Amino acid sequence: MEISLIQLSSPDTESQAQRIDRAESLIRAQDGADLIVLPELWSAGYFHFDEYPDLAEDLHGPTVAMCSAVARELETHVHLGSIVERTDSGALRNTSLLLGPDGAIVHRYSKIHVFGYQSLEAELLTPGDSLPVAVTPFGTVAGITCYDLRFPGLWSELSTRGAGIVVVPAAWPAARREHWRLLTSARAVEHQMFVLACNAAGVQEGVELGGTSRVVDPAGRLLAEAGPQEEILRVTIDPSQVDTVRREFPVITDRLADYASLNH
Ligand SMILES: O=C(O)CCC(=O)C(=O)O
Repeated sequence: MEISLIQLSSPDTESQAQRIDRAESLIRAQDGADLIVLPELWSAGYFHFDEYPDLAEDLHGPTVAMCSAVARELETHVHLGSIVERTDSGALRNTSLLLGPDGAIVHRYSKIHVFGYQSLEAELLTPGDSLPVAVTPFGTVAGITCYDLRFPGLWSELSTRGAGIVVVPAAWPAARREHWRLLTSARAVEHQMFVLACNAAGVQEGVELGGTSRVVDPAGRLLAEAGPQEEILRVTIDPSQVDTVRREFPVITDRLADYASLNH
């Protein structure tokens, strides 16, 4: 299968409407890809905290509507990264969505580990409380978001729930780029999964984003890595490799269900 990661920037001078138009052209240009992935909160801009209340949208808002229409037009899957979602109760969440070729939502996940280090996300957004996986034509897929990369227990649970491809939209700063490289590779090796990690690029509110989007296979091989600027990675992957690698080297089946119950 062909995948495209669109490592987008969200400059302070660009409006949300302008950015949605620009992203639409970039997504359309990926015609022929089976899965197109965008970064975390690209449409609002992750570091534009003051604008979250104004730019929040429901599941019919402008970002979702555009991505859903293009998924339908290209008859492909689009993982739209994430949006600032305004839920029915009025709470704001960092919600990622995978849209299918009919434009409908096939996976919805709200970021569980909202980020509070040099970030107002943890103050402004309500954490999610569910961890779904979705069955797709290319296997069982999950999406988790940015800071979630740091929590191996979350990933163990995803592999227990059958995920073989994990999409990671992010707005990961350049200051911790080496953690990003290390963790995206480590999670792929530990859980024998494809990790499709699509980061933001550029500068927002003075913070330099890391770019360096990465595709790592279930054997831990780096299939592609972007540079620091806006860039599109187009990569071919073979989803059947998940089962092959897990059969050949059965680390997941050797994992104990509960380490906390071991004697001290
Ligand atoms: O964990 C990190 O270093 C970055 C996390 C982050 O930027 C985020 O979750 O948005």
